[in-house]
Amino acid sequence: MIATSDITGMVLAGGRGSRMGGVDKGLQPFAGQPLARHALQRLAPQVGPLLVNANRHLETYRAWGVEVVVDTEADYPGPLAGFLAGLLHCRTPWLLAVPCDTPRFPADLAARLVAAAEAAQAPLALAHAPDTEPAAPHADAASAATAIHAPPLRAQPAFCLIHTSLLASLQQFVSAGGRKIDRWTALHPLAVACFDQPGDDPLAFANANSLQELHALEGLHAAVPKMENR
Ligand SMILES: Nc1nc2c(ncn2[C@@H]2O[C@H](COP(=O)(O)OP(=O)(O)OP(=O)(O)O)[C@@H](O)[C@H]2O)c(=O)[nH]1
Ligand SMILES: [Mg+2]
Repeated sequence: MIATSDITGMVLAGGRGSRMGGVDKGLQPFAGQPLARHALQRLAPQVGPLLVNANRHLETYRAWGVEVVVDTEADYPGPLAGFLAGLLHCRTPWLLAVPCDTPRFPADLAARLVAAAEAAQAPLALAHAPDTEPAAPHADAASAATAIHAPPLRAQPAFCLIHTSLLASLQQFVSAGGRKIDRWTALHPLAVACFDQPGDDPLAFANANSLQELHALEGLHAAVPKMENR
């Protein structure tokens, strides 16, 4: 039985943010606060200790009172480097990574990934969800949100529950030049939790890669603020 206190929650904010013009995405404002802080607050009730994975503006992140972990590999090798930084600093049996750019991720994300990992007796669990992109700014944001059709489920690999026993495997994979999350997760038993149940927020996995997407998502969020999952 995996307890909340067995899980360290980590917000991934270590990317290049190139589609956002190279800004530090975790510090971009969303609904009145920085994206990464928004994600931390969403994660906090679901886990025990918290971490932020960042590679820039470390003092700004530390000022939030959270431990900040930095990639060991230079030149932005991708989110797996963030997983590795988290596992190196994780003092609980499990690490739950979430990206900073998906501010409406489910309030029961950890519970459902844990249930999947326990059921499959797996050291890894990934979220699968409809791949919703925030629509372009819309005059009637509420109807834009509800007009989203059910797209096919897709792995959301940056949302990953990882047992810390996989540290050596990840270290080896990354130092051999591995960069793709799915290539690494394929090396281990992998559980999947699907977030397409009735009542699930269709915008839960909408992520903002450009400033236009961020503003569109912010508009939808203001119009449809309820983020219930069941
Ligand atoms: N630690 C770490 N995290 C990364 C790296 N690249 C991406 N991420 C994180 O992975 C998650 C998904 O990243 P993307 O949206 O694909 O990439 P991004 O760097 O934020 O933005 P782009 O440069 O526009 O692709 C985000 O939370 C990023 O912060 C990296 O090199 N190191
Ligand atoms: Mg993204």
